Amino acid sequence: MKESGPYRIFIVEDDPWYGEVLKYHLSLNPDYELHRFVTGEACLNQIAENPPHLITIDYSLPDTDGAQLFARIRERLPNTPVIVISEQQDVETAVALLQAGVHDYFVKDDRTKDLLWNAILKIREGQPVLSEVEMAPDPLGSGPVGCPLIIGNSPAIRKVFALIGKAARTNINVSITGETGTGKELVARAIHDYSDRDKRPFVAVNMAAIPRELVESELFGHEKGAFTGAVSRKIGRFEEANKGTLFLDEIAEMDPSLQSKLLRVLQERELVRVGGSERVGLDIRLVVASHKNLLEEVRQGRFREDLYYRLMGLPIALPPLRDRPEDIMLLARHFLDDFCHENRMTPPAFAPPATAKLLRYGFPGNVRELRALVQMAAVMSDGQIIGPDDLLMTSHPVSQLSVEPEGGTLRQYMIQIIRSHLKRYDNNVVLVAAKLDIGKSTIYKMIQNNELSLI
Ligand SMILES: Nc1ncnc2c1ncn2[C@@H]1O[C@H](COP(=O)(O)OP(=O)(O)OP(=O)(O)O)[C@@H](O)[C@H]1O
Repeated sequence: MKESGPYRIFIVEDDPWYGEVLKYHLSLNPDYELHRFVTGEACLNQIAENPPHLITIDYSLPDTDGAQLFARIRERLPNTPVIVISEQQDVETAVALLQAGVHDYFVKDDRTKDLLWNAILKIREGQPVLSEVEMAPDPLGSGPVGCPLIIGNSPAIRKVFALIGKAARTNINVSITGETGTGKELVARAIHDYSDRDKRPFVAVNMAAIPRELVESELFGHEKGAFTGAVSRKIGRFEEANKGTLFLDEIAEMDPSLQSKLLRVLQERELVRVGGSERVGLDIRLVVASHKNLLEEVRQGRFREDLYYRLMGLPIALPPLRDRPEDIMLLARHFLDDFCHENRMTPPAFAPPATAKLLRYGFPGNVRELRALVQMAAVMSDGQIIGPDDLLMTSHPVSQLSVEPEGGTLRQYMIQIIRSHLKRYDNNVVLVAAKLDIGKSTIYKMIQNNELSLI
């Protein structure tokens, strides 16, 4: 739905003279409908009733500051452009605001009203879908009851939303790739919840978490007496998920012999429980996930190619959080509000240096790590403001790894890189070796030679 009425602009400015100057100047465009507010609260009160197309805010207001007001506006209007106008040039604040998603940051001087005029024209040129984005029924914002909300507004996550919608409308298998904590299970659940299988079970299995000797019976079930300890019949996860969705996480960890069995089950759409002979018909949608590149696993001979093509279906790649910085503060505020609500606390605001610290961080644990950091910060803070010291990061900001030549040998650089990865990935040697495309034994040898130690 596209709006054809006036272009509504909210000006939040407590200085009456400057506010009127801006209002008068912008009113020279007859398309604009202007509303001025002297406090952040007054602006917020009007947002729901009369949503604006654009908001300009003065950084210093009697009841709040630009960063806090912007955060509260974003919660209500995730896409509306906001321009901050400040008395002073403060580079750190400006960078933090821009990274948090503010459209522009102007310092008050003689040119401001013209800069603003041009900025609004540019925004309007590139904003044909504003009302469609905000007013179209958002399948992920107001989904089925109990459906987890996927928060994000970056282009990358919007692509993921579109793919979830496409997957949900059909029965296609889906393969999700992404680093740990990027939301692979959340996406799998969303596909299930938006599909017409939503009244049937969603069953999630992590292949890496089941002891090798139990995997087959866990997946396919067993009959009484099938092996020592099989004292009664057990229904496997495939059967549990019948008519619904089965999510197989860490699929790359699946044993080659089990890969063959899985392929057979998928081809024949039926299974036989371990130790049994009865054929059980299957109607499931399979969603698989891996933090490894499955195609690379195929190339290395660790994953069956024919199974790979069966499972691939619709591939969805979830980008790491550091590659979608627009989502960081949206998620941070969401987790903060959730945590504070659960614990009956008033949510503190993020101070600009804390925002900057979050935006500079590499998030090896992605969204899961962000949530833990924010919850810890809520507890650590003074209850009003979350400062940078309340954010206790466990690894370095991405920019701290220096591989600039400073006289070290190639081997020393290599050790530095491996050390930083071990720290980032919690000493998971297998994962680090896979990430850096080197053998595990290279790392183990370095540890043996005391060139490297686990931290
Ligand atoms: N976009 C998002 N919006 C809201 N919450 C999210 C988002 N992405 C991830 N989360 C939350 O982060 C946590 C980790 O997500 P999830 O378990 O889906 O990740 P994963 O990629 O499957 O992780 P792993 O590979 O370690 O199993 C969950 O609590 C999930 O709800």
